[in-house]
Amino acid sequence: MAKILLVDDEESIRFTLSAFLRRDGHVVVTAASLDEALRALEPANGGPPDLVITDIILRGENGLDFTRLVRERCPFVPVILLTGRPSVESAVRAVSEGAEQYLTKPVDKEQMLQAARTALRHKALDDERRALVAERENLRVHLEAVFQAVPDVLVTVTPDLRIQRMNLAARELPGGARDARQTAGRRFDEALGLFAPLFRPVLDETLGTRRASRRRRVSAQLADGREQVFEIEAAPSAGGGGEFLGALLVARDVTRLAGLEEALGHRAGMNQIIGRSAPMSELFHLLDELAQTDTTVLITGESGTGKELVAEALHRGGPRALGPLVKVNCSALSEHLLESELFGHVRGAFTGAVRDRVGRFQLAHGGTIFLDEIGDVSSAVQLKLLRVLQEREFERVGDTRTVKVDVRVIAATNRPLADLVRSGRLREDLYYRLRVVELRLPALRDRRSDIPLLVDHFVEQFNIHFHRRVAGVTPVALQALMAHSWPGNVRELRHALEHGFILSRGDVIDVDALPPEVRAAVGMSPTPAPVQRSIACDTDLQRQGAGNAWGADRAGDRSGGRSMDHGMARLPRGTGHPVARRTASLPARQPFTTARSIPASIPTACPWTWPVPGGEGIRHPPSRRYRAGRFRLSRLLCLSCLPRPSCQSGRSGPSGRSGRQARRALSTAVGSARNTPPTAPKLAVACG
Ligand SMILES: Nc1ncnc2c1ncn2[C@@H]1O[C@H](COP(=O)(O)OP(=O)(O)OP(=O)(O)O)[C@@H](O)[C@H]1O
Repeated sequence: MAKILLVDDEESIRFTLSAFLRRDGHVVVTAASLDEALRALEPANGGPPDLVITDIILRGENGLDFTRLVRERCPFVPVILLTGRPSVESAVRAVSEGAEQYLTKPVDKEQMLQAARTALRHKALDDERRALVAERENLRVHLEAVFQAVPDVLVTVTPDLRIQRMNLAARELPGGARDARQTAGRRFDEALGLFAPLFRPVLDETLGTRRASRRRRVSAQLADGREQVFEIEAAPSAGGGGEFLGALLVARDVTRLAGLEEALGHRAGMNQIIGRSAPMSELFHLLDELAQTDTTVLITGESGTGKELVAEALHRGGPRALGPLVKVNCSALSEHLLESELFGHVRGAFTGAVRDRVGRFQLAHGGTIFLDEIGDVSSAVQLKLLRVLQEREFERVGDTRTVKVDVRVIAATNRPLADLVRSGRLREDLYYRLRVVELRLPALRDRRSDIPLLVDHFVEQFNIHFHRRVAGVTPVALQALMAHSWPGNVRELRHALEHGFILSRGDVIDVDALPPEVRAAVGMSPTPAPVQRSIACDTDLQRQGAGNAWGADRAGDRSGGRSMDHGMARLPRGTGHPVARRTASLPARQPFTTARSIPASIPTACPWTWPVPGGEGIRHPPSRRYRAGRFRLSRLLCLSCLPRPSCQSGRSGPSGRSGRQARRALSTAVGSARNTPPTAPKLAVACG
């Protein structure tokens, strides 16, 4: 339904035509003169109609003049002109005034309706087009505002690197073009000034590949000496039909973030390396310098001195920190596997190469590769390594195409590489390429003053790991730790403290919880006498259970210790069993068995200690913690001290029915873990 203004000085025509139009569903407003017609256009009278139909000759007035007025006041309203006296002049004027149609009277119904419908359809299409244009313009204005307001540098360029648009942030870059009117059409290099060469690589990548570029971090030194760091990337820009129009560059200022990251990364890397002794201070100083460079570094030192830790610090403390750090243990793989691991291979390169594989060097692109045990590589791999170190390029196994990489190489060894060179097992040229800078890590025995610091560090780590609150080690334990020669260096010290955590239940680790070889350093026997309470318990047990398997075992135990192995399981050493791994540093004949779960009915705390052939006095942990399921494994539990009616020490576990139930339940758990009868085991390691 449309609103139509019909202007004619003849009433009969107004009546007839408005009847046709109303019957066609329209609202018709009529006017007999130009004055009336102009009033009808006013907003107070409902505003402009959708269509005006007017006679040309209106008693001294002219419908053509009215047409002009309509076009001026409401330019989107179509006008149909009617005339009883058609002439070429009036028709020409009708067209020039912008009339939609020119009809000669008499006008029949169909002719009138057809003309009105056509004019209204054109108007509807025109309205729609204008709405779309307005919407697009709104969007453009909105986007322009966003484009200008974004704090990131935004620049769009044509495929031949001419500026299309630059936002405010881009125009504010030092040395760049500031005036928006001067930037369009200018060459990118001129418009971006100092920053052009910095930003170009991502644009070149996108313009070359027509794909989004990789995100990169670049930095520029400003005239005032400050460094400005950007994260840059580019994406292709396309027209409405998908045609390639050029690229959009986005450069985000991350100077502050980079500063924070650097400080954090540096701290994270360095903070993990503990030491205050002179050789360590010197090392930290060198690390500071080397982290900022791309120099190949060879880290040497005995096993366990922290070579891997130092490699991590070099990576984290430098500009490659955001890139990958890829570690390869070169001694862990055979020659062929190592070659394919390092450089990758293509499908069919050798039997079993069923698909292409990317090597570690490629994975480390943009970051660092750490080649541990570098002294153990074959001559074929040495040759390839030499080329990567010299040219930063290689071919995958079975491929002829050259792969280029941007990788920092850090290598480590605990073998004397110079000897390997002399004996011909290591290429001399490779040796010198690897040893651009050598970092020699001191053995722990050469920096004993760091031991207390390291002890505190590991105690802190294990407190978190084991959910404990151990305050430290006793003076005697520290004395032993300081006196030991540490052939396994810091790794061995770490293991010794883990051993101490496992074997002690109190708030401090005493010397008797340390491994035998450490205890021996202070003249303590590696297999000390059982502690007093254990003997009491032992006697008690013997008295109680002469006739059962427990009593029999204990009797044998007192006579020499070895017989205590009877009825006890051994840890599956060297296997992948978690208990074996975690207690690997315990004496070889330490009797343990494993229980997958500890029944809820075992006593909440057991004060007993128990002698074992290794000489450890093993104290029970509060079993509440088992129930909470927080212990992962390696809690030692003495089955002998499970609930029983009484004990000579006067500290007995729960007795009666609940005690018997608890004992049976735990024995069953242990027994089923060992696949032996439930009465057999004496000690259990609980794996939660
Ligand atoms: N200075 C140190 N501060 C703290 N922890 C250290 C330090 N040095 C070594 N460690 C710890 O000792 C253990 C062994 O370190 P790492 O693996 O880095 O030694 P490595 O010299 O690479 O040994 P290997 O030659 O056997 O590969 C790790 O748990 C490491 O965290």
